[in-house]
Amino acid sequence: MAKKRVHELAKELNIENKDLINKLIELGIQVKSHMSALEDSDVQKILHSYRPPKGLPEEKKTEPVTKQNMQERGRGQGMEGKKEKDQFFRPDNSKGPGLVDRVPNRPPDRRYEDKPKSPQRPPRDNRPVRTSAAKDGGRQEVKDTAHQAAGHNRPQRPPGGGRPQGERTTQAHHQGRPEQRERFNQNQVKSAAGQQSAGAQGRPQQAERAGGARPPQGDRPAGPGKDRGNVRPAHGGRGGGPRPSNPSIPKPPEQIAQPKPTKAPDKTKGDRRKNYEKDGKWADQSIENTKLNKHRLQKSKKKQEQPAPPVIPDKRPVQIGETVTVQELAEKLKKTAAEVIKKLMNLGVLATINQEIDFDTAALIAGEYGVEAELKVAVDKEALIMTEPEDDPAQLVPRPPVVTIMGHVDHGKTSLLDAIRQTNVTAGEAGGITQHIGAYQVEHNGKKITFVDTPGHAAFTAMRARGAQITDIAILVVAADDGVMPQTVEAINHAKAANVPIIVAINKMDKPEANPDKVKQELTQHELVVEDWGGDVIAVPVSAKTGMGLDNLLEMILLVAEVHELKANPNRPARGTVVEAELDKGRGPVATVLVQNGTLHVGDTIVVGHAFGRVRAMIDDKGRRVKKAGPSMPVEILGLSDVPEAGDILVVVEDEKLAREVAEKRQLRKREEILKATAKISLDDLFKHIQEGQIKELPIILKADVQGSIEALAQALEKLSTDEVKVNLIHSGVGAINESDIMLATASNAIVIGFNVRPDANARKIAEAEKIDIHLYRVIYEVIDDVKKAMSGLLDPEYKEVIMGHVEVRKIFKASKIGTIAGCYVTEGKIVRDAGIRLIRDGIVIHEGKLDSLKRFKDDVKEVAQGYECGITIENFNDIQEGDIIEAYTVETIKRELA
Ligand SMILES: Nc1nc2c(ncn2[C@@H]2O[C@H](COP(=O)(O)OP(=O)(O)OP(=O)(O)O)[C@@H](O)[C@H]2O)c(=O)[nH]1
Repeated sequence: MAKKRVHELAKELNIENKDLINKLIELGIQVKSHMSALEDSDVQKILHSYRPPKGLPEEKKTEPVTKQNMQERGRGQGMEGKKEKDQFFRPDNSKGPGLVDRVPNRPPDRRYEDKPKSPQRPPRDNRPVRTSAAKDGGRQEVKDTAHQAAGHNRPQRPPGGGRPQGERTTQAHHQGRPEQRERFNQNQVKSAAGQQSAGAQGRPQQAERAGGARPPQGDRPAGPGKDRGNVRPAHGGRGGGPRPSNPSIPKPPEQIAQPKPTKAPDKTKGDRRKNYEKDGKWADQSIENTKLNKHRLQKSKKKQEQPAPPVIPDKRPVQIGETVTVQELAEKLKKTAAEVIKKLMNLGVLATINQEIDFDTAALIAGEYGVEAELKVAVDKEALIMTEPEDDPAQLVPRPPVVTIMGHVDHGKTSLLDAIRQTNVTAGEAGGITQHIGAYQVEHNGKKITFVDTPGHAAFTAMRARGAQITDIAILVVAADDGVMPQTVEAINHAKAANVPIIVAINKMDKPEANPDKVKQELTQHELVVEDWGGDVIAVPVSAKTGMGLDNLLEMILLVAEVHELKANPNRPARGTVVEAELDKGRGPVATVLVQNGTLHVGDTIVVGHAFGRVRAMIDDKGRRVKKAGPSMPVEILGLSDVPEAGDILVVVEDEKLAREVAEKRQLRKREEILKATAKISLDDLFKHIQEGQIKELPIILKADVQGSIEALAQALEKLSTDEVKVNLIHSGVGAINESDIMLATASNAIVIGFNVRPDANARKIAEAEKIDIHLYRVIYEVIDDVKKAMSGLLDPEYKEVIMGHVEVRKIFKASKIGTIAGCYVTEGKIVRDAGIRLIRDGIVIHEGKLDSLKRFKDDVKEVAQGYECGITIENFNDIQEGDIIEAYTVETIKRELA
């Protein structure tokens, strides 16, 4: 007889190959695969391990009992509907493994069927085991049991010993769950009843098979017993030992869920439950949930029972900064502010809740409460973001050199920059509109060079003074026809101080009077010895006019750059310097930034001086939108909160909150510095300040009725700048002078000029309190004249305007003979018949003139005081509207003070 192979035996035993192999290994029989042939003795061994040796009394009993059991089960599921039953008891179903898993809804009752029944257990009668858990099926079960006892036949399982897989699987899955155990017990009873007629059931081997002969199921482990991984291990395990009514079996879920005994049983719920139980999963979930609830309930009960733990004072030291407010300290010490204030009073310190106390005092108070105070050194976030991380040399790549052109006036700096820009636009860029953004890039022999567009050493040094050095190479332009001049020398000194290599461009070589040798000779006097003369300074003869020598100049720039090994790491957050910045009417603050290291991306969060924001858009020097800018690339950036200053350093930060924090801190510091440095200025004492050298700049805030006036005035005012004082228009806008204008004037010590506009009531009050000088005009030349005179010390006002009061127009009456009569109410001060008046609408002066009439009821009056109504007509003016404000003023003559 041919030897049996593993897979054949497995088939015979109706188990999986894998399971059989595992079993074989367990029994010490070595097999390689399911194709391995088995010795007869091994086959016997394995058969014995699965089935008891023939002849044992149980053997005979077992099979019929199982069958009987099946019938029992079938009956037990009477409530589940015929369809499901049929599915499970169809002959085909019994043949191969895996079917059960293809059955969508497993009847839960089957889960318990294979529970081994203790052979010792005395058969118990059909006791009424229905618990509340069995509300649904239980009744049926009892009925069915009786039914069966009465001799009803169920469809028989086909011969062959194959048992419906479902029961095995479900048993393996669900054994050990409370409900199931309960049901199991019921089944025990039922089986016991059945046993009387059909013999014993529940051999341990059945359980073994149930566990071992599990059908394959997706990716679940198929090994014996493993498939129970997701359920609580059944007691008795695979051995399936006898399990009589276990005292530790948890109560059925309904009993568990009894904490709400008062609630009447919910029929709907019961029904739903029935539905759930058609699906094993659902029923299980509900059980799990109930268990969870019970667990929670027990936990909370325990909690309630436990006495409250004694409060142990928190002796951990509290962290306190150099100063702390009383409120904060109280919070840290977990005390009320009043308690802390009391303690402070005991120490002789009178403090309010928001008052700051120093660390030492705070530590004393903390000590009073037995808490140690630790000084928390504030992290300097600004220093943190400004610290430049060191680059890994492996990450460094060559970057384009950044070049600044310097030289004496009219030696051709601008012409040279323009000539280079125009002649070195790469083919792809030709036709692109080049725009002056403060710096631009050209390409020469496939290599890029960045030129800073602001020629002259002043800008270079101003930037350097701010700690920003962007220039790698300085081009010193010396006109060949003029030679070294004073500013040439200055430029040399500036470049040397900055330790920047110099390339001399001897310009205007096209001119007949050009004398490069004279230039070279003069340079030697300033320690610049050109190569021709044995030195190391490169000198290139060029002509911005003809373009001669420009290529050579660019070549030399690249050569010097190469020698200096200019490198950067493009793979890190960007760091750059502002070359230029302005407030664009449509685009908001715009800054040209030269990226010096890393790569700047659209969307990056940045801090630039006292401004911060996210890069909304980037535009290159050709006017194209770009998404990123690498080292040495100049780009215009949009999206800043404010206009930064040239020389401000740009850093990319991770966190917008940090960016805002640092920028705001810088703003505050700047304001404080301004306030500290200068006393308030006004046009009246401007000259005095100028003479004393106290101010070098006249900040002006300009408000006007229309944009056109602002532009005209701004231009005119800026032209007034002298060498001593620069007129700086720090803010301008259309509309009334408001509180924020005054606040800005306070912060930056500016004078406020209103052209055809007036300050609103709030602004006036604050200006008075802050002693801010507001100058109101209706004629442009008067503005210019006053500022000019003030700057030159000629302004010595003899007259001063005094506001008498304000009147609000509340009603308009039209009289054909008189014109428009305004029914008014005096809101502030008084109105006097002879006063000068201004008609103000939305903060803008509509008319300035005199009153025609002032009446109280029908009587002409000289003046009307605050809180009274009056009728007003204005001389030669009828366009009065409700809501207009009439301002009454008088001009007082003031005595000149003798200097
Ligand atoms: N013939 C000739 N004239 C030149 C050349 N380069 C500049 N110029 C002229 O020199 C004058 C001054 O040139 P700019 O380019 O304005 O000189 P700059 O150094 O920028 O002058 P500032 O901006 O005032 O400092 C202009 O009239 C130019 O046309 C050149 O190579 N040849």
